[in-house]
Amino acid sequence: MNALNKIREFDQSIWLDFIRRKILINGELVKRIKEEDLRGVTSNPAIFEKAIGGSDDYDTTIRALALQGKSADDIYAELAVADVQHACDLFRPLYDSHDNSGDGYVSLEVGPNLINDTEGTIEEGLRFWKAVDRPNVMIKVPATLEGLPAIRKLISEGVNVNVTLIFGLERYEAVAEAYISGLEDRVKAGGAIDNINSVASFFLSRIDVLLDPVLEKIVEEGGDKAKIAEPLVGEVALASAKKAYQLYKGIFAGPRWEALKQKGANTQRLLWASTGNKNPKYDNLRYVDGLIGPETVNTIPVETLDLFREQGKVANTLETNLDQVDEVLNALPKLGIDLQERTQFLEEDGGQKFKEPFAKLIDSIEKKRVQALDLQPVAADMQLGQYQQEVDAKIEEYKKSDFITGFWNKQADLWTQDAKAQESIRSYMGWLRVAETMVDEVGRLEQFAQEAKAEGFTHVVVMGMGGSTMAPIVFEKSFPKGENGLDVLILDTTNPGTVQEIEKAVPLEHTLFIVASKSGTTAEPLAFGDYFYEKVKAVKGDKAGENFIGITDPGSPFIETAKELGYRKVFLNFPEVGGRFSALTFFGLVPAALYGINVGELLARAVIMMRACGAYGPSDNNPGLQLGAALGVLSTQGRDKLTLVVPKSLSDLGLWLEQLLAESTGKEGKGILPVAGEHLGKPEVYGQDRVFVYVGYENEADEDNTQKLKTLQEAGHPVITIRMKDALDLGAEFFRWEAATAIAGAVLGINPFDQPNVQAAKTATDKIMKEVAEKGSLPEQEKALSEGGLDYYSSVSGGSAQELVQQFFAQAKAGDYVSIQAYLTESAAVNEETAELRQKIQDKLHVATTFGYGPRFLHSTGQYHKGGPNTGLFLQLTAGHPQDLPLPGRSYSFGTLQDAQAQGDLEALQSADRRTLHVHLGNDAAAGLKTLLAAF
Ligand SMILES: O=C(CO)[C@@H](O)[C@H](O)[C@H](O)[C@H](O)COP(=O)(O)O
Ligand SMILES: O=C[C@H](O)COP(=O)(O)O
Repeated sequence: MNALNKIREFDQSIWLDFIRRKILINGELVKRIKEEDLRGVTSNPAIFEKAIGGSDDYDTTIRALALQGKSADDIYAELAVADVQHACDLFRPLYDSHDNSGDGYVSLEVGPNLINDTEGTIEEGLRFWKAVDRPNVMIKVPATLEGLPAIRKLISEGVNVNVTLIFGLERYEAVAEAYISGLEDRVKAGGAIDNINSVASFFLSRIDVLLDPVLEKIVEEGGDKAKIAEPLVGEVALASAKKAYQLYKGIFAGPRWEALKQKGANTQRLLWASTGNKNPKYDNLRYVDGLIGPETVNTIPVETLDLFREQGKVANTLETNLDQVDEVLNALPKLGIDLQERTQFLEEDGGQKFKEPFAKLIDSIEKKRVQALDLQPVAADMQLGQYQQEVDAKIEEYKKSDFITGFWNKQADLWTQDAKAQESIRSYMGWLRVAETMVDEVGRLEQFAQEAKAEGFTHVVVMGMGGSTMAPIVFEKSFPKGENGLDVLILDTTNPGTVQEIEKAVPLEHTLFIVASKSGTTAEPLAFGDYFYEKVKAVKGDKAGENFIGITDPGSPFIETAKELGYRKVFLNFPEVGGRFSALTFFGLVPAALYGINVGELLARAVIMMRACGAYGPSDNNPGLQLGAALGVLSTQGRDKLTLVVPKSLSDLGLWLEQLLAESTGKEGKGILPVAGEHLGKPEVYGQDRVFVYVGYENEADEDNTQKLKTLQEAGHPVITIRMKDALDLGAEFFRWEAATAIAGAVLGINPFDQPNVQAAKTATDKIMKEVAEKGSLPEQEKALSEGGLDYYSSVSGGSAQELVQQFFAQAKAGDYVSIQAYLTESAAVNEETAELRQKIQDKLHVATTFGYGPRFLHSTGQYHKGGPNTGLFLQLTAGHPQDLPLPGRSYSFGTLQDAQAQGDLEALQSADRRTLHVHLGNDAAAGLKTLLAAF
């Protein structure tokens, strides 16, 4: 037990007189709370100057806020509020505990320029109170004459107040009076007072710093006065504090106070502030050791706190030598020292001591703000050839009609005239500004990641479908693991082979599992969660929940499940942000932070793009409008296959883009088909339905692709090139593509935020699973042919596998596409064989090919397959599950679920009159694929 733990026995609370984002994130504050019994935090403008002005911890946030058009003052307030909120949250368990003894508070001071402004103080106090929005924040108000009515008013409004800059006893009494009157006002108005807390911050070292030289001078001068002065040196502050404590005991007793106490009022405890010693002649712990007593707080700077932990002497000192207290205070007038006058000086000087660093801080923020405003996103190079004119005309039309203002105002008639669809559009446009909201969460996300690492987690498995996992897939593939990051794996398939691979790849005990589901009802993530919970339970028993977190929407039924299972945490996402638009929400950013990516910078880049896209007023070159208008117009002109070309380092970006584009636009027989993963060929292998988009890096030449794209452009194909500075620009790209997709949706006249045809496959699957539950097996399908260990199911027929396959593909005509849907264990061999098949199809038929693992693509391109134009030929591939896995609490296995999903989607495709061929490859998918390739 160290001195900090021991002091609790004396009912004194130690608070920390310091705050900085770093200590909130790196676990230092939590460690101090847990191990050193720290019970609160105080901040002031000088502390924030050191934290914000003296470090680059806040730079990305300053940039993001500057780009949002905020002033330096607003930026300061947002940074301070965010840190205070974060610290409040770290103290929340203490604050919520029954024996919190009035602790668990974090203080935020009103601006120093309001020191003599009653109304301004009230207004800012209420504003900060609302902005922090935590019951355990205290608003700090200076104890000036103008501050007193503000204190009374704020207390009467139910605000917790830390009264600061108290130097004298008379003023202390006035402060206590303001508090009590405030409580009485509140009682009169019928408000509750039991939840209000307040402290009176009495400043110590500054008293001695001012008076010691005066006393020492008298001592030097000699004579009678010197004799009086000598014992007073270094004693005035402690004597004042001890006297104040005696006054406190008197004030918070007697009938007036008792009446309030009956109603649950808390006393306004004295808080010792300015407790860092400034005089090298004194013991550095004098303002801590010397003032220990019940119902008091001491807020201590870091160095003094650390010293006290090691060397502090803990005893009740606050009420010792009380007879000397009056002697010291009464002796001062005899020396011609008017303490009240001196403390008035300290008050004014105290104001100045906060105004100066605050001005310096605002100045340094202002410089960073101005610099930020010059930032621009990377421009897309659009070579649209014959389509340029039409695209320009569309942009012009949108400019004239002020489309962008309507867009940012969620004006749903830009997309459709249907009232119901308009309502849905309005309620799913939260993505527009969600990056701004997430800027405030950065500190908390980083702290969470740090905590996970400190607790010994080494791996993370993100489990979910579609929009809930696409961004984490992209992050994991596009970034190296961060210095403090954990290994991240993603599970988004019911394939038992893949589930097993993931299980083998992670140490269960040290793995954090994330169940990510917006709705909280999607079958797959719930199954993954249950499966791995059982596994972890076998290792950790009742503590299994520690290894699980959830990300879901408020109101989702999963919240209750997570609570019951003791999940470590549930991040609540945003109901007004749809899955495929949620890359920059908790769905993308919790895994990103755990992987060690700089999420603050990612968001700052997103905000640069938002600004360019008109979020804060019109912009000349709007990247979202340019890309969206181009994609929309090109699609209406038959160039509806967006062929994505990326360097290897961005190989999975296509998965995210596929979902965004296909699910948003593929409906009502229209849409843009994203084609990812094809190798670039010569112009002659392509039809006239392509638009090529290259997304790569500025400093990565990628000569082969660049050369091929140039040839394609020369041959008349539209080519768009985006070269990012580095992977953090993905933050900006996510936003550019989201805006562009929504705008392309307006050009096409569809609702980009619904997915009406995804449900068809889900419903068919549910029906099949019902049959499985009743009959114990999947319904039989009618086979067209079996050959070489492969089973073929299709409406086309043939005497042999080769004939049947050829008949199927013979249906392809210009403008069609072939979609290969692999309900298989993801593997290099499957990737290679299917890539070869795609190449052959393209070479032979000159149609676009897409590829997706099932059930992943059901939550992505599946919408386009059934809702987009009827131009697809669907080759469904399934295989046996030699090592199937049972699912806890269910009568079926992972394998059966995956087969039912395949069958359900096939039925949905057939109901939409799509051309389908299902090939069951036997137990060895790679070998089966070779046989199929031969047949092709
Ligand atoms: O007022 C409170 C706590 O309520 C403190 O944060 C207070 O501002 C600080 O203790 C002092 O400003 C520190 O003063 P000093 O050590 O610079 O004299
Ligand atoms: O894209 C979304 C997927 O369909 C998964 O939905 P969910 O996040 O509600 O589980």
